[in-house]
Amino acid sequence: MTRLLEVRNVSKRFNMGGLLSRKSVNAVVDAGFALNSETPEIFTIIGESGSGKTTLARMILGLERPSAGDILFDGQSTDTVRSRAERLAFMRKVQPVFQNPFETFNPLKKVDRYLYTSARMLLGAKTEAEQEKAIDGALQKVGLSLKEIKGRFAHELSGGQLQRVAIARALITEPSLLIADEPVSMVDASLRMSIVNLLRDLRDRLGVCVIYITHDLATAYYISDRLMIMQKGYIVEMGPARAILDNPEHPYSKLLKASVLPIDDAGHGNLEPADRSVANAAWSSAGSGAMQERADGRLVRG
Ligand SMILES: Nc1ncnc2c1ncn2[C@@H]1O[C@H](COP(=O)(O)OP(=O)(O)OP(=O)(O)O)[C@@H](O)[C@H]1O
Repeated sequence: MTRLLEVRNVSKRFNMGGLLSRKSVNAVVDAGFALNSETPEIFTIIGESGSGKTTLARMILGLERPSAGDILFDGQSTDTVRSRAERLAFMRKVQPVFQNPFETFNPLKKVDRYLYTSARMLLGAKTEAEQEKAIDGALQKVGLSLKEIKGRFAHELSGGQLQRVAIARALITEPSLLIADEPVSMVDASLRMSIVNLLRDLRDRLGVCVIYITHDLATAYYISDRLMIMQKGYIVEMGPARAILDNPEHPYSKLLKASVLPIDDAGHGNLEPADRSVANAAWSSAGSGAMQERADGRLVRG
């Protein structure tokens, strides 16, 4: 099996403050998982605010360096991606989709400019015709066309359309891995499922692997193949998504599930946690024991 991504014992510690008031935060502690090229999947990272999801994503994207451990993409350590050419080659294969499409796009800039820039800089498309072909192809994959969005500003598009444009921008280089950090949290509830379904479509039609980062168990249940639950920087449970969400084992996973609406609500637009206080109570029970393997393939922290 060929590894697309391998995260090996990765930790990130942020040091803050001056010499006299030095503080540090262990944002990610000894994280490990792998994605294979042959089986494109939606690998979901879930956890409460501050559990380390974004820091882990930023390390995979090469935006943050691990304090320990190694991240390999296509067998090559991302730490060795140094020159501009190497960085561009890496960015062609690994693309981010961020949370807030209204922040991704400058309100004073036409949204198509972002697409032209990606086609020119990342894909290396030289002529306008080449760029437009790549852009229109990417927009078609998300159910839009260049004709529809050309010359328009962010405020002239809905949140859902704008997030589709953001995903199209990420698709221009035909990446093998998309890292979508809370891609639906700023989108209207009524449009969320269409974005979530789009991610699933990209996996099925284009064979793109997706790392889907969310707080939301309902959409996670709906689209994930595998799931990783993080608490205070630690992975506490990881494995087949439905098995974990149907029958969580780690105390934090159980409490997280208990704090949200029934899983039957997935796909009905009502995705807000019912009671965050239950999950918040589990913050105090972060475990640092070893991961133990279960018969169904899941790993649970002891
Ligand atoms: N640049 C930074 N400097 C200092 N601390 C940071 C930095 N980035 C993140 N942290 C801290 O690391 C921890 C993990 O943060 P992170 O943003 O990765 O969590 P998260 O699970 O993505 O949260 P959210 O769901 O709110 O985005 C938090 O305690 C956060 O305050």
